[in-house]
This record gives sequence, C-alpha cells and structure tokens, in this order.
Amino acid sequence: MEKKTIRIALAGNPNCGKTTLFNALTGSNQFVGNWPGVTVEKKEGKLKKHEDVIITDLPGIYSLSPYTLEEVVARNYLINEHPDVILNIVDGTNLERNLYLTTQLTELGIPVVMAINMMDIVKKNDDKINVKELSRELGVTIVEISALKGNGIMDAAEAALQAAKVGRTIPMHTFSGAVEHAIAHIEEAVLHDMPEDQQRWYAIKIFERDDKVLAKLNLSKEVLAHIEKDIQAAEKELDDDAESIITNERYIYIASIIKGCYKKKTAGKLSTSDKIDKVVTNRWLALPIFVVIMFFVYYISVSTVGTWATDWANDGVFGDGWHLFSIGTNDYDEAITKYAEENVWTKPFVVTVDKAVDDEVIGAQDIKDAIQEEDYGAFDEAYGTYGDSLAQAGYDVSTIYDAALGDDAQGVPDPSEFGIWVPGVPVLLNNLLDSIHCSSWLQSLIVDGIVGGVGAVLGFVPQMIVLFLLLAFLEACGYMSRIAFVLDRVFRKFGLSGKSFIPMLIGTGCGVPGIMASRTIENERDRRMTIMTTTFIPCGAKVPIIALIASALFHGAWWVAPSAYFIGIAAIVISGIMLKKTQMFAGEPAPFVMELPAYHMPTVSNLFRSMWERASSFIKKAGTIILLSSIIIWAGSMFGMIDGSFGFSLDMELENSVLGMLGRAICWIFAPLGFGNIKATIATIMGLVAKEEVVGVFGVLDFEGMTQLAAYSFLCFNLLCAPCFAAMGAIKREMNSTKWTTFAIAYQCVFAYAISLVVYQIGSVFVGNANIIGLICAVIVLLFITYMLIKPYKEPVKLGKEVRV
Ligand SMILES: Nc1nc2c(ncn2[C@@H]2O[C@H](COP(=O)(O)OP(=O)(O)OP(=O)(O)O)[C@@H](O)[C@H]2O)c(=O)[nH]1
Ligand SMILES: [Mg+2]
Repeated sequence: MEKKTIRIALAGNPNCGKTTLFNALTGSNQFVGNWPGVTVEKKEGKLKKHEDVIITDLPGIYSLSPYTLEEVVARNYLINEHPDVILNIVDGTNLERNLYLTTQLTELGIPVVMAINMMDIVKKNDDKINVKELSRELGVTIVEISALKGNGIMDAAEAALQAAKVGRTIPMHTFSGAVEHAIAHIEEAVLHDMPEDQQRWYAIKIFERDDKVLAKLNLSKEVLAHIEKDIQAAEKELDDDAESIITNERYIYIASIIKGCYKKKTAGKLSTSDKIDKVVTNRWLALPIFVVIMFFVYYISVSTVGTWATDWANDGVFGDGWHLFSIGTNDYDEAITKYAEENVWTKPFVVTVDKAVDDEVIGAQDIKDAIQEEDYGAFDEAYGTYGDSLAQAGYDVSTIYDAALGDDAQGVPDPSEFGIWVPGVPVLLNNLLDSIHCSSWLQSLIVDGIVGGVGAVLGFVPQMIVLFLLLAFLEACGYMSRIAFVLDRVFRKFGLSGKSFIPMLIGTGCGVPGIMASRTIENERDRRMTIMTTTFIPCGAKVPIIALIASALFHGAWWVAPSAYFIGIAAIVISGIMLKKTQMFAGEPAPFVMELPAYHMPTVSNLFRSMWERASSFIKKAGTIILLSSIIIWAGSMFGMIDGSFGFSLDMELENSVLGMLGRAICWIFAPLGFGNIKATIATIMGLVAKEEVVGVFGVLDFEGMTQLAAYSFLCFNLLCAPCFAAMGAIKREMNSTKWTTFAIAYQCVFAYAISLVVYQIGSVFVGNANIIGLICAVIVLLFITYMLIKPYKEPVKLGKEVRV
C-alpha cells in the first residue's frame, strides 16, 4: 500500500517567519523579507528527508476573516483543503497579537501545533514565556524555535507529524453564555451534517455573519431568519454587534491567559528599533534620508563598484581579455600611454582636436581632456564614441589614429605580453574555431551573434549582483518597510497608499513578481493603479540599459543612474495624480495599516539567497529568450538585399539587411523623440520581448553615435514604455480583464512617448537646435500634463489620513 502523504500547513501572522522556516525545513529558496505581506501565494515543498511530508507555506494572516486577496488564499487553503496539521508560527516578541489567530485556528477541527519563533530575540530581551502553562491553557503542543538560526525547527516538524497522526485539538476557549447558546443553536439548525469537529468554526462564522461562509453554505431564507433571531438575542443581551462581540471576547481571553505566562522585561522602554525610527521616519528627515540612501545604492552599483566589475566582464571576459589580478596592467598602461604620446597624440592630431573643441564639436572636449591627462583608457573610450562624428564633421583625426592603432599598425603594445593575461571568451572561441576550420558564417553566428548578444547581457551580471545585494540588505534589515510607511504620506497625496511601494520595491528586481505583489492591496482601484505604475521603476533588466547609456554616452556621469530611478518615481507620482482625476480612479485610497517590524541584522545567507533569486532569473533569461533573439537579430542583420537580390552576406550593410529595412519602415515613429535611427528602433522593439535585448541589440550591432540628448530621451522611453512580454502577461493575469490590460499598456506607451518628446524637444532648445513644430507639440504636452496636475479633484479627496499600528 502506498504510504499516505501528510500535509503540514504553516500558518501565522505576516512577518512572523513562516517562509524562513519553510525554507529551512524544505531546503527551498522562497523569498524572505522583513515586512508583512512578502508571501502572496501558497508554496509547497517536501520536508527534508521525508518524501511523504508536504509542507505548505501560506501568506501571513491576522485572522480568519480575510480582507485582501492573499488572506483569502490562506483561509481557503485551510478550510477547503483541510491539511492534516497546522503548524502555527507565532512571533514570540509579539505574543498577544499573534494568539488572536491561534484561538481561531484551534476551532477549525484540524490538529494545531504551535511554534514560538524568534526565540533568539526573546532570549536576548530577557523576556520570559512559560511554555508549559501556555500549552495547557491553549490545549496545543508548543515548541520554541528560531527559524533564522535553525534552532528547534526539526522538533517543530516532528511535533507536527506526531499531531497529524494522533492529535486532536480541542478549542479551550468558550464565549459568554449568550454567544455559546446561539452557537449551539446554529450548529443544530444548519451544521449537523458536517463532521463534528468542524462545526464550531462554521457556527462562529455564521454568528459573525461572515458573507463568504454564508454564501458557501447557501442557506434557505427560513433557516437564515431562524438563526438571525438567535444572533440578535445575543447582540441585545451583550449590547454590541455580533462580530465585535466575538473579537472582544477573544482579546479578553488572550489577555487573561497571557498574564500568567508572559513576562516582558523591556515593557515601557524605548527599544533600539524605536530609537532608529525616531530618526528615519521623522516627518522632515525621512524623505531626504531615503533619497540619500537610494542615491548611494544606485551610485555604488551602477557607477562605482558595479562599473568596475561590469567593465571587467564586458571588456575582459566577453572582450579581448584581462590581466589576472591586474598583474601587468600598470606596465601595459605605461607602455601604451608612451606609445600613444609618440605615435597618436602628435602635433597635427592635437591641433585638429583643439580646433574641433573651439568649434564646439560634441565629444571633442572629452578627447582633449583624455590627452591632457595622458589617460589612454579615457582617450580610447572617448575616441571610440566620438571619433566617427569628428571625422564626419570634417576634422581629420582618423588618418593618424588608423596608422598608429588600426588593424595594420605595427609595434602597438599588446596587453597579452604583459603580466598574466587571460584571453576573453570571443578570442578563445575564434582561435578554437579557426583551428578546426569552421566555416566563416558559423563562426560569425557563434562569436558575433550568440556570444556577442548573450555576452552583452551577461556582462551586466556583476552590476546587478551588487545592486540586488544592497537592496536585499535594506529589505532584510527592515528599512524598506519604514519607507512604505514614510512614502504613504506622499503617495496618499496622489491616490496611492504606501502599500503600493512594496510592489514597486519588488519590481526593482523584476516587474513580474512586483505586479503580483499588488495583491496585498485590498482596494480595487488602488490595486489597478499600482499594477499600471509598478513597472515604471527600473527593473533589473533595465539596469544594463541605464549603465550602457551612462557609460557610453555620459562617460559614467554620476547622476545618470540615480536619475533613472527618480524618473521612475516621478512617473508614478505624475501618473497617480493625473489618473486620480479621471472618473476611473476617483476616490480616496484605503487607509494604510502596516506593522513596522523590529530592525535586525540579516544573515549573509539570506542576503545571498535573495540576491541570487533575482539574479538567477536574469541569467536564465540570457540562456533562453536572449539566446534565441540574439540568433534572430544576427540572422536579420546578415540576410538582406545585395545588389538588388535577396541573399546572405557577412559584410551586409545594416541599411540593406532585413532588420535594417524593418527598422527603417518604423523609425519615423521615434524621430520626434530624437532616436529615429534604425538601431535604436530595433532595440526598442526588441525591448518589448525582454528589456535585456536593448543592450543585446547594441552588443550585436555596435553602438551608433547618438547625441547625449537623444540617448537620454531613448533611455526615458525605454524605462517608461510597456514592459516586456512576461510583465505584460502578469498585468493581464492580475487585472483579469482585457480592457484594463490594454488600457494599462497603452497608457504606459503614450506616457513614455510624451515624456521623451518633452525631454528631447525642450532639451533641443538648450542645445541650440530647436525644431519649431516639435517644440510646439512638446509645449502642448507639457501644458496638458501641468493642467492635469493642478486641476482640482472631481470629488473632495480627504488627504493625510495616517494609520499606524
Ligand atoms: N531574529 C529572528 N528573525 C527571524 C526569525 N525568523 C524569521 N526572521 C526574520 O523575520 C522576517 C520575516 O520572515 P519571513 O519568513 O519572510 O516571514 P513570513 O511569515 O513568511 O512573512 P509573510 O510572507 O509576509 O507572511 C525576516 O526578516 C526574517 O529574517 C528568527 O527566528 N529570529
Ligand atoms: Mg512568507
């Protein structure tokens, strides 16, 4: 006979450590964050070393009366799927509030075992819990654990297994006489067919007039009227409404048992968390502190540490190669600078550059600066970006450059002759393919198409790892939940609640889980608005676009990366205010209730797990969808028209290729935004498949010299327009309506177009080449947005309501 599987459900308040315990017991990698509402879907896993034990991680709930979607998920699982045992995780530092749910769980007719978590903190605070007494009072087995440290977790699982086999939990709490009387009547009148141990919970819910339970039982009018008489009798006797009676009696009961078994040492004193909160959630300081912190997060990951690592990945691993431990780098730098001084930076060359600087040719100053500082690296980069445009403007810089550094140049110092040189992947592959006499088209497909495209995307992994680690730290220590609270004050002003911040925060990794996280928002309008605006925040895949533009066109200017983040926030704010004034979204946002968890130092393994969860999906995509589309792009740029007939050529001009023709056919759309060229058009379209593709396209099709303004407009458009297919799919799922999905995506595209238009056309005025028609359009758009921002609300919106638990 097959062994029966045992199902253990993990239930408890939000943020009490269910997922941490789940991960520890099953070896899974589910997301853990220090704020309530991290888990929004139930997750299953097998208990380690027990093939026949399935553990289900549920979203956190405060009670069995659900208000939000994810609370419904948890309750429905417990009631409809009837697990064999409930392992009730209780936050030991917050016993009183957590026991409220416990009293309800014990009424379900399912064996309950309680695990008091966070014992490490309880012990540190020197608080005392009398487990024996509590266990006797509640009638459940209790195990003390620390899910984070891994203490006692196996004991908890074993206790649950034991209870599943033999245990029965009998609710110890009785309500006052009048209520019990009504409950008994209800059980008799409508529930006698039900298994006896489930009757009590249903009876209490009917007494509370829970509409979901009433709908499910589908009672006849007469029966309902009969029950209603009993309920009203109790209400009259106790002078309160049924639901409040139940809630109050539960709290009184909990208070009475807790008095005897819980001694809090720190009661009344300000904890360290409270002290920190006095500063970081301070009315005036909170937002500036947040801005500074976010600025550093993006600055460190995109501009400093991250750039260094990404340069290494792009130029080293996926480029020519690199010096192991930088051995030989200095010698090479000296040699190449000396070589450049003697052969490149000669008088005629410098004079030409100076002339271009005087004539204010874009990029000339960068080249001049690099020469003056004798910085070959900066020179190489600046020349690579602007060399062509200088030449096109009639400044002959290329003759000398090509003679000294071109393909046929002799005597150029070779980095591989210094120190310990590790050749890059493309170099190694080329050598390998040459040695086996691979045909040239296949070699081009492998090296330029696949390695070029996938490598361009993978090259940004180091940067992303730094970013995700920093964000994981802010999340895990508890700071991010403060931000939700702080931003609630701001978000409320334009019709979103602080709860919308959590989806946006998760969206910094990937928009798909971000959009899904909007389920914690109970109000339908707020939820739709959040879904529509969440993807404005740069997700992980957009970081490479930002980094590429920042480094290739702005020479790693410090402000580009943080500005992308703030553009995202501004887009959310502006959209919120504008949409709120339409009929569709009018009305006040739901009050924000969120608990602020205590700060704590995250474990290194948790940080890495959270970082890895986000980074790995990025890498996986590189291996699948990016690989496929790199091949398509490569083919699209190699097939095309040669001398009037269709064919394949490794020297195909982009203009004549299939891709080029496609880009040309639609690039007019983007002309008013300043990037109506073929490459940028193709990149933008491919970005709808996956945002990584934008960089992938430039990886395969090298960067075309764009002006800084056009590049910034390109960046804005790609940050704000419709997300990738995967995220659009998530929008469709969460909106659950084609009409709303279409509206959301159309809104995003139109908004992106409008902002880029304003950036480019108004920016052009400052650069001194304004286009009159474009400018007029941009001004109209700007006026419209301003009008929408200052126009009064349709109905008075009460602002500034704050709720804090
Ligand atoms: N000090 C300490 N922290 C813990 C312990 N268990 C969990 N945590 C932390 O508590 C926070 C919440 O943990 P989660 O496992 O995400 O909580 P959850 O119950 O799944 O939360 P929701 O999914 O929102 O319902 C995280 O920051 C954990 O690192 C513990 O035993 N001790
Ligand atoms: Mg969880």
